[in-house]
Amino acid sequence: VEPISLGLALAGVLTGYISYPRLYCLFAECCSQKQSLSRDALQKDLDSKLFGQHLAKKVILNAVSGFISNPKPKKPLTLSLHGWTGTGKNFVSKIIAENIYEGGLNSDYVHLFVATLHFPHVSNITLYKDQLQSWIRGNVSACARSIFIFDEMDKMHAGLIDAIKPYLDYYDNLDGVSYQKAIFVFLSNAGAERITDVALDFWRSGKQREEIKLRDMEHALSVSAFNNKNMVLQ
Ligand SMILES: Nc1ncnc2c1ncn2[C@@H]1O[C@H](COP(=O)(O)OP(=O)(O)OP(=O)(O)O)[C@@H](O)[C@H]1O
Repeated sequence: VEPISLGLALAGVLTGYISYPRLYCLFAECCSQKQSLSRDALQKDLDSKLFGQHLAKKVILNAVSGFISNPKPKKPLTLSLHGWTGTGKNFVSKIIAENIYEGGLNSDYVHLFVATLHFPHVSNITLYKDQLQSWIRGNVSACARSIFIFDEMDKMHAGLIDAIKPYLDYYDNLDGVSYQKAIFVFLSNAGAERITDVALDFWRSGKQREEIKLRDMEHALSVSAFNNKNMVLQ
C-alpha cells in the first residue's frame, strides 16, 4: 500500500472516529452513553444487592428511572439519603452511579465529595465555596448528566450547603449553564435516631418492617430537619 493512500485511509478513519460520536463512544466513556437507563436492571441490582431498605429501594427506583427517561426535566434530581452509619447510603449511591455510567464511581461524570475530607477547615469556607461552585459549573457544562455525591452532609458547613442550593432549583439556566439534567445525591447521618425510633415503634407493636410507609419516615424526618440546620431536606 502506498504511504499516501495509507495516510489518507488513516486520516479518514480518524476523522470518522472523532466526528461520529457513537463510534468514539465504543472505545471511550461518553457523557451521552447512558441517556436511557434500564429500569429493570436497576430494580434487579437493588433487589439482589440492597437488603432491608424497602422504602429507599422504591423511592430510588422510581425517582432515578423517571428522571433519566424524562428528556426535559424541570429541575435536577436531588436525593437525600439518611440513616446510621453502615446502612448502605454509599452502597446505594454506587449502584445508582453504575446504572447510569459503566465506570460507576470511577466515571469522569460522577463526582464524590466527603465533607470532612474535601472541606476540612472552617477558615477556608470561602475558598471551598468558590472551588465547589466552579467544579459543579465546569462539569455540568462538559456533561449535563453529571452526578454529584456529597457524603457526610451533616458535617458540611452550612455556608457550603448554601453554595450548592442554587443548582438544585427550577432555573432554565444559571449564567448560561443548565443544571436540569444533573443528579445530586446527599448522604447524611442526620435524622438517623428518628428513623430508628420509627422502626423500633413498628417492631414493638408487632408490625413487619416492610409495613413502614414513606409518610411515617417523612414525618419523623421533617421534625428532625426542622431542628437540624445541616439537613438538605429543609
Ligand atoms: N442495606 C444494605 N444491604 C446490603 N449491604 C449493605 C447494606 N448496608 C450496608 N451494606 C454493606 O456495608 C458496606 C458499608 O455500607 P455503606 O458504606 O454504604 O454505609 P453508609 O450508610 O454509607 O455509612 P456511613 O454513614 O458511615 O457513610 C457496604 O459497602 C455494603 O457492602
